[in-house]
Amino acid sequence: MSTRDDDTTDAHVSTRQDDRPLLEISNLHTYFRTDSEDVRAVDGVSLSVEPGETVAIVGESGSGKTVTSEAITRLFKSPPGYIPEGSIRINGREITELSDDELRQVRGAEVSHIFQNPQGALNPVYTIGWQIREAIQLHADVTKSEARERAVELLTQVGIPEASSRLDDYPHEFSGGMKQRVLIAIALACEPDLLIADEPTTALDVTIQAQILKLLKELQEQRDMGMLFITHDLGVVAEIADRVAVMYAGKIMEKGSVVDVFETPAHPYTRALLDCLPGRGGIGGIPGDLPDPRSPPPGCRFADRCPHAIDACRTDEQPRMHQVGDAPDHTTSCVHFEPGRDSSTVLNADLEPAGSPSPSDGVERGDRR
Ligand SMILES: Nc1ncnc2c1ncn2[C@@H]1O[C@H](COP(=O)(O)OP(=O)(O)OP(=O)(O)O)[C@@H](O)[C@H]1O
Ligand code: NI
Repeated sequence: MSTRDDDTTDAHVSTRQDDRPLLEISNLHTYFRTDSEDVRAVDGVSLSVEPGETVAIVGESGSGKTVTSEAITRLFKSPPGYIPEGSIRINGREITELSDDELRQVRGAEVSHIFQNPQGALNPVYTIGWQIREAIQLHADVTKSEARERAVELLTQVGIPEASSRLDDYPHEFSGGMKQRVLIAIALACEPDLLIADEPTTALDVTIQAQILKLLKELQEQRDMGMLFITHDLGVVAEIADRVAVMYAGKIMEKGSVVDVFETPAHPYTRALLDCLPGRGGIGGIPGDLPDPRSPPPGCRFADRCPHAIDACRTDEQPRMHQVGDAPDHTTSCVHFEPGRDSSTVLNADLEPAGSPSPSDGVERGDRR
């Protein structure tokens, strides 16, 4: 690890290496011990996030999205959870080898999380102001009144009206959407390089969801922050992300820019997910269930639910990531995209005709960076 000439006691500053992705996950495995076989929640995931970029992980319930995001700062309960293999680098520094103390520093200074349920994440017995000040003072050596001032600033930035008069209010005095804004303020208190958001709008009603997404996008652009955004909703992906990783049963099935993946969905699993979007004719989700994460089948994990499965899909390992078309960063783990095979079998198969790729049609506006 190289250090720069600035304050080396501050991991936040000293570990930044500009030629490295902000977050680089390689071949990450995260398993949970049980009485029988381990649950292979994450089974060989690689992805990266650059500064200022939003990467979404999308997939059905149980596909391993949350465990992937929790593995980054080791938030999962351990035991039973453990990382048998893989590497996670933040600003170029390997963090799977850090002690709990060192990780706590990473969690406060470089990486923040926000979660689905704002209800449970705030402490009901302390005021909002107290909770934000705590977060600020944990990472910066400031006086109480400076922290208070900063708390008002943060609350204003996340769109809480008359912020200074709300500091002494308790969480129950805030609506769900306002609580999520407070939690975003707390997450931003340490000026993270990377914000990990796990279904942050799922518990909120639709109008509030849209407001929070817009807010996150604005804050991220202002701060050039990287964001890893977990969702099961492709409409939300279109709205917020630059790149997307489609995850199924602990593996990544397809990765690419949001535009490429929505315009040329390659993996039959991605195509099935897209078919489930409102307005695309799909009803009630993809038929069938995820494989047992304790004993996944050989070959492609989606084969049993895949309309295009052939014998080659059921041998050995999950297929390697193959390039889709000309886009170098668009890849899929599907045998039909192996050199020498005919990917048009999949690409030309009927997707339900639809006017727009998503209800929120963010992709078509061409405002991706
Ligand atoms: N503590 C645990 N012990 C055992 N298995 C676990 C544990 N936590 C998660 N799992 C399993 O890991 C797999 C992945 O779970 P994960 O929560 O990451 O899915 P997800 O994609 O986030 O789903 P959702 O959309 O429902 O949030 C699931 O099979 C889940 O049951
Ligand atoms: Ni989850």
